[in-house]
Amino acid sequence: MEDNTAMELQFITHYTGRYTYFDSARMALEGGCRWIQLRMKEATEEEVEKEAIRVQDLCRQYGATFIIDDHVALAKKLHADGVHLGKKDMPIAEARKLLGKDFIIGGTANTFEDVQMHYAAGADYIGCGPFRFTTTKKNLSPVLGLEGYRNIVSRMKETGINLPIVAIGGIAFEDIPAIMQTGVSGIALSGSILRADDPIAETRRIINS
Ligand SMILES: Cc1ncc(COP(=O)(O)OP(=O)(O)O)c(N)n1
Ligand SMILES: Cc1ncsc1CCOP(=O)(O)O
Ligand SMILES: [Mg+2]
Repeated sequence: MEDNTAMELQFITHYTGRYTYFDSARMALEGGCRWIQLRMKEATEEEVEKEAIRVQDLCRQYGATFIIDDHVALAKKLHADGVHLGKKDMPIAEARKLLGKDFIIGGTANTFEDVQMHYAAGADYIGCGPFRFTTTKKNLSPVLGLEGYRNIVSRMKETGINLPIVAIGGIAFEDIPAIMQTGVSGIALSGSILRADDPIAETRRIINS
């Protein structure tokens, strides 16, 4: 991955009664976010594919990176920029074999050992969390807080693991400076943007902070 600025804010879609997945991605893009992850947990494969085609086209118009959560075969079929995989998803090494080196593969970590494992398997970045409790994801891993990120970042330095770490989970605008101070590379947000009165303005506020 060459452009680390694109990584600083990732917007993750989430079902709300208020906006479609497409509209939520559009608002984040309009607010200046250049990294969208399409995450549709309760949807069928067909629904994900239909929405992915539209969101991918929109991301292309904005020059944004387009990542699909969980669905490796779909990412390959649509030539998405990449895929994000957690512990219950396809193993990263297997996804790398299927996708080759040109796709971005992100992996979820809650501990330094998770980071080590994803690094060895060939991940391009780590989604590390949760920072605090969130209702956006079920079966959350233990909350990391600032100390958790400091610890993981320092152990990565000690062991020479150089991978972008993206903090995720329950993060609000006010948390961002302190989280970035821990040495992580970026932030992934869903709820704080989707719950804002004006998601475009909220994205812009975050991008300009
Ligand atoms: C950037 C980022 N980090 C973590 C996750 C969580 O992925 P996963 O553990 O597979 O859980 P689901 O998102 O599939 O519920 C993510 N999606 N993005
Ligand atoms: C996908 C995911 N993985 C860990 S927390 C989370 C959801 C983050 O969403 P929010 O910003 O709404 O807490
Ligand atoms: Mg997953």
